[in-house]
Amino acid sequence: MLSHWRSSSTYEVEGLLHYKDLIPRLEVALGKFSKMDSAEVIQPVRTTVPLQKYNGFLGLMPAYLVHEDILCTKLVCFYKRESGSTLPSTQATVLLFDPEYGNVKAVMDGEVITAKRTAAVSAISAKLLMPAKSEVLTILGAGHQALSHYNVFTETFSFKEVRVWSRRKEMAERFAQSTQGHVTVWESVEEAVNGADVIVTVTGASEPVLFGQWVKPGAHVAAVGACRPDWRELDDVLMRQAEVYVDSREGAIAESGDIILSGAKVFAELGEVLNGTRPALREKTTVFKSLGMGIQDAVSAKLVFEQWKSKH
Ligand SMILES: NC(=O)C1=CN([C@@H]2O[C@H](COP(=O)(O)OP(=O)(O)OC[C@H]3O[C@@H](n4cnc5c(N)ncnc54)[C@H](O)[C@@H]3O)[C@@H](O)[C@H]2O)C=CC1
Ligand SMILES: O=C(O)C1=NCCCC1
Repeated sequence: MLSHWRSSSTYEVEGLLHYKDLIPRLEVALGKFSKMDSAEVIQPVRTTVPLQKYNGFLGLMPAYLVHEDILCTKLVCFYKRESGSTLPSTQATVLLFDPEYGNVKAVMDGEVITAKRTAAVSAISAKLLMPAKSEVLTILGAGHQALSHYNVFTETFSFKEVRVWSRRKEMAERFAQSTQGHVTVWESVEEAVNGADVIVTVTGASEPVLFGQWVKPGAHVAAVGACRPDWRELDDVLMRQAEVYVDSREGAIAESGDIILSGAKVFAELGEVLNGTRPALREKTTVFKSLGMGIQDAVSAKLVFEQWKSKH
């Protein structure tokens, strides 16, 4: 279907996947997942193949949504890059199958899907959990996820102020210049998150960058990085003082260093909140720990395929 020439396919997927279509489908899929009914959704925890030599891993992320008949897998390589490296940290390909015959219907670039579906799920977490009157958004990190999060958060909500911090100030400045709206650049995480209502952590860190003592009580943190059992973005204080929400309990307990190493308890999956079986504790400090799920790629791939077919 899509060209294997990466830059061309990235561009093509970008034009076919829109947050307004994606968010409602992700909400339905997350709700179904949390019913834990294998007649509805089958999604094993991601298989990871460590690439220690290169400071990364290969992740295999299959999923089957039974009623929608979407069979999909993503293959993703993620690397921790040195500061100043120009190599990509994430490369991904998504395969969409015909579930009846087993043939591959589409091979798609997975970078845009990964960026957009991850940001869309963080926006769902914020919709459910951020303080009712949220004015200040802080983004920690200035890479691909930072940009997709900026785009969906400013498209979905009306923040009065958007701040960015990155470990290299020039990257934060470049990020601020690349956005449509006004973004202020901050020198330290402590200053950047001071008074923030919503904090998005999208760094490649493996040690904590965000500390609980800096976070305003009642704030919502969407924590997207640190996807290995020994990697951290948030410190123990924040993990223990916050109510912790996840995309998948099973995934979080297997993969999240922030949860495993802090000993924090998971309060709920987002899907449980969407289903009304667990409450959204909006008035408390909340952390949404995102690991990423195959079902999120599957609904995104289906949307891309539908859009592509409608044009060909
Ligand atoms: N939860 C999920 O579903 C997904 C999570 N991710 C995670 O999101 C994070 C960001 O991904 P991308 O934006 O694609 O990466 P990127 O490489 O485009 O950007 C990473 C950003 O983090 C900063 N950074 C790297 N190492 C750091 C450190 N030690 N301390 C502070 N900042 C550091 C970089 O300077 C850059 O601003 C990664 O940790 C990745 O594993 C990525 C895809 C999906
Ligand atoms: O869900 C994903 O896709 C990823 N999660 C963690 C980092 C690599 C990609």
